[in-house]
Amino acid sequence: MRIDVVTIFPGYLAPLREALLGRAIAAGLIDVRVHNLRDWTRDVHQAVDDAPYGGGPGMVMRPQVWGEALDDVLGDEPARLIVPTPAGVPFTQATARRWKDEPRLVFACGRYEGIDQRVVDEYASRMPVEEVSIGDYVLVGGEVAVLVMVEAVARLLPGVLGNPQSAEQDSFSDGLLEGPAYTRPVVWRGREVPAVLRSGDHGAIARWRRDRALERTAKRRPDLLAALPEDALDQRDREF
Ligand SMILES: COc1cccc(Cn2ccc3ccc(-c4cc(N)[nH]n4)cc32)c1
Repeated sequence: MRIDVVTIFPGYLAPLREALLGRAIAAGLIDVRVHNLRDWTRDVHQAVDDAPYGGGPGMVMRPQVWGEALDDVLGDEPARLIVPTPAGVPFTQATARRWKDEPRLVFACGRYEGIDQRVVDEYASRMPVEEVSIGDYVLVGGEVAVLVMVEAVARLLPGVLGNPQSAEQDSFSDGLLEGPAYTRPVVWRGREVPAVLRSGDHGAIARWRRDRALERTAKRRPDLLAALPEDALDQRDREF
């Protein structure tokens, strides 16, 4: 997969080069290219923003610079353009699973109050464009959202995670939240690991883990429980 990121703060994307993701990039599993939007400005001030038509607080990013940059970065290679915004469709694990098979993702990181809408309209006329939110809170720009989405997608790519089973069995894969996890020592500050996890009874362990996941989901995310398909819960599950 090739990933391009266009931003006025390239340094914000440096964490992609660290740790697991950094190793996957170094191994050529992912080709990540970060571009500075200001490289496509033509004025001495390298202006990328202007006052909003219709008034209102803050500034909006100008369409011309974005058009020059995206035309250049996109070239003739087909891609999916992703624009982070608080006003976007929620990014979920299902989104990450859908994007993991894409040959190329291009992320447009806005700042200020966002990017002139005509940029999205222009590229949506010739390619898939998704305006996406990573949560119901407002960031200062799209870069952190891109870090989140790139990590969520990259970990699903073959060879990126040491243990591919983690991606298949992680939270949300069965629609439930992950239950509690434990490791050594057996007792820590007087708190003991649940005995069932040390019993060697894999059936009992699987049931215990599902019960804890159901309990946690019912308590913290009843919306996920309500969204499960009819046949996802058996009679025993419904006790939570
Ligand atoms: C566009 O409307 C905006 C209104 C007020 C502030 C901002 C700031 N801002 C600029 C670009 C940008 C990109 C993404 C996000 C963002 C995404 C999520 N989930 N939260 N915040 C925020 C961004 C934008």
